[in-house]
Amino acid sequence: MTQVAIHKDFLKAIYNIPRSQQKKVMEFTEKFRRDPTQASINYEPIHDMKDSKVRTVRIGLDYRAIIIHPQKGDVYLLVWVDHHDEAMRWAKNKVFEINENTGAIQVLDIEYINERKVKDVGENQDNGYYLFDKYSDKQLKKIGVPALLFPSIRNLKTEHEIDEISKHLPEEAYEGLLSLAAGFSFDQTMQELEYAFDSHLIDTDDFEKALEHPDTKRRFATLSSTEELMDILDAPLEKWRVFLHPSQKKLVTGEYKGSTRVLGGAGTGKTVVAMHRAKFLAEKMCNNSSDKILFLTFTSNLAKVIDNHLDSIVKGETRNNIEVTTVHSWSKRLLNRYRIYFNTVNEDNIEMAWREAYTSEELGFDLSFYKEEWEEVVQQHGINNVNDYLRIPRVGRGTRVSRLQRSQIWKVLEHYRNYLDQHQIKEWIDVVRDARKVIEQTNSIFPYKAIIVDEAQDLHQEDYKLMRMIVPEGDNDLFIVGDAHQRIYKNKVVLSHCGINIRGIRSKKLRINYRTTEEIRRWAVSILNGEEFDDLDGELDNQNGYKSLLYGSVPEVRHFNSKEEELNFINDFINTAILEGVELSNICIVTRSKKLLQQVYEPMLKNDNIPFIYLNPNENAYGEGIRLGTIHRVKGLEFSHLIISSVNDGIVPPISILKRTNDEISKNNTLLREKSLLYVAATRARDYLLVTSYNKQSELLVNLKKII
Ligand SMILES: Nc1ncnc2c1ncn2[C@@H]1O[C@H](COP(=O)(O)OP(=O)(O)OP(=O)(O)O)[C@@H](O)[C@H]1O
Repeated sequence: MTQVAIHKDFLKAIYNIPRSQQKKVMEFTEKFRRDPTQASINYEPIHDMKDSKVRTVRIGLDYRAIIIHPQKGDVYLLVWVDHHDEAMRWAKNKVFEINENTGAIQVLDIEYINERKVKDVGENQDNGYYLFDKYSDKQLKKIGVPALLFPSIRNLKTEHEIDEISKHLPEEAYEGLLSLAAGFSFDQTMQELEYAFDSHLIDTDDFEKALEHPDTKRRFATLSSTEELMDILDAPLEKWRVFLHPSQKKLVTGEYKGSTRVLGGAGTGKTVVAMHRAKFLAEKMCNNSSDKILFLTFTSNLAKVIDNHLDSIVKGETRNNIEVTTVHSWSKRLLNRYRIYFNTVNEDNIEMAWREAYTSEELGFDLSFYKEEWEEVVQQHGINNVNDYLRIPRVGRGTRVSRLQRSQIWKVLEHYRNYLDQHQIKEWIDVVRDARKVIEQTNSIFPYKAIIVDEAQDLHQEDYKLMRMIVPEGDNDLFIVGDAHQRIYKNKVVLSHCGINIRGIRSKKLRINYRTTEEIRRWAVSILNGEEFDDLDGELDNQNGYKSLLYGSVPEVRHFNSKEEELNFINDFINTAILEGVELSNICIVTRSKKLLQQVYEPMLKNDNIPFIYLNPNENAYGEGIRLGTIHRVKGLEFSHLIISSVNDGIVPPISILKRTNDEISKNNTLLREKSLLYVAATRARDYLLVTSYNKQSELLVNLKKII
């Protein structure tokens, strides 16, 4: 059967040609996809090509598509399109080969390889230490380095030099080399690369088979339907929709006995994997329209974003099999279905409740003490009577209290609870708890075949206990992705305490950052230096081995003497970006509080006639305008240009929050959360990150300067 595939660079090439010409290229692509052997497609072999498999096809008068058609099998690969001369130049020195050690199709630039060979003669005089001296040719070949590239590789001395030649390396070879350079052993590196191929069985002429290889699939998409092609062509830059990394693909299509947890730093494609997994499970497990895969996340704006993205990767009936929501909305809906109606807490009603309750205070503790006691002891353990409160170990609390004091503290807490009950107000944690009670009482059975959880670090253990009830233990039951480094709410979970057993399964981690440049990633990670983070199951996680594949400018951290100077600088930054053609929706100003946006940055934009749009919790932001959002709001999103502004002392962390507590443990936890907030904010930037402050700089930035 004829096999047609397109290379991901072909999408880049389409995007680079003028819009007026794109239609013709797309029409050609569809014709080619339907039947590359049809008589109206005229393949012209060209002379002077390094690879005899290269053919070209005219598109209109000016454009040429580059196609690879190997002798054996019935395979056609569409790899590039450009103006006639440029297309020829591009193709002239490329070879398209099946790697004899891995079996993947690789694209090599012979011009570069020859250039290196000439240079190497001189460079090799130096007998200094080379990065890969201790690895044999055989080992390098096994990680996918083509033998032709050895002269380049053998001369590398630093990680930075690997980065410099990265665009000439097949992705798997690049990642393998980085892994070895980072100190991972050869075996660990092979494991990371997920290789399980027997080189004896590799036929370097069998392109049909090679198209099935996971590393081939990083760069070639096999096209089986017009819809599939149109989807790809519709959004050529959204490569994640088609070209998954083998480690991502393996997680998406894995068969797991029980629950799975996937960790990974910011931008490593956790949400992408979770969405593809939802699609995979819906296709596999849902037999009719009522069967569902439940996709849960923490905030409603993220649920909206995911809902939208899913529309672009899952079509037809299968899309209806995936329900995306938050644990809170799901629980509220369930209770409402049982005619249990209530208000949920908001800033106003909760303050009122606490003020009322605090009137019974007798011990001289401030209100923040009670609020924390409530959250971290009472709600954390689901305590609803004084006896349990007297007995519970107050782990994580820094202020010691006697038994007698406890019974007096309880009066305030009970008062608070009574106020909520009388006014039919529920905290979200109680909404979730009540949902569990209803399920227990009614023995409800749900249509959910599996649950996918994104932003898992921010969900409460009550949320997980609820999930355990919705989907009983079984194969592929829960697929949980998260990263404790990005925990910005107070919740902390140990999955095994919630009946979710992921132990014994090899840790699953995503390490390649697709979003930010390496420079931004490093800066962001340095914010968290010296802190410890958990793996959502009671053990420690780390950021070892993470890497961005993109490079760019170093984040700009600017401190100003006054607010006016800061505003002027930001204004210039935005106007320069606009002049460079950056879309307004790709620029975002982030602050610690919404008030700051409204009072400082909104007037600045109005003054300069720059349109802006606030990122809201309950809707996706559409339309022309710079985005304005708090750090909490930009979680899960990304922008090419990001400005984190007013990173001042007293604002990050907010003085009101620091003052709120006298408890040392609480203070440290608050500081940690603030660091994570800054980390989350910084990792939303794809290309440019500007961090500004005025008057006095936040201690988080001051400390950072010492670290880098
Ligand atoms: N295989 C891939 N190829 C190309 N781009 C990818 C791939 N996987 C993910 N991306 C892109 O990387 C970016 C980050 O992906 P995603 O949001 O899934 O990461 P994440 O780990 O959930 O991030 P965070 O935890 O920071 O919110 C997105 O722009 C996504 O489209």
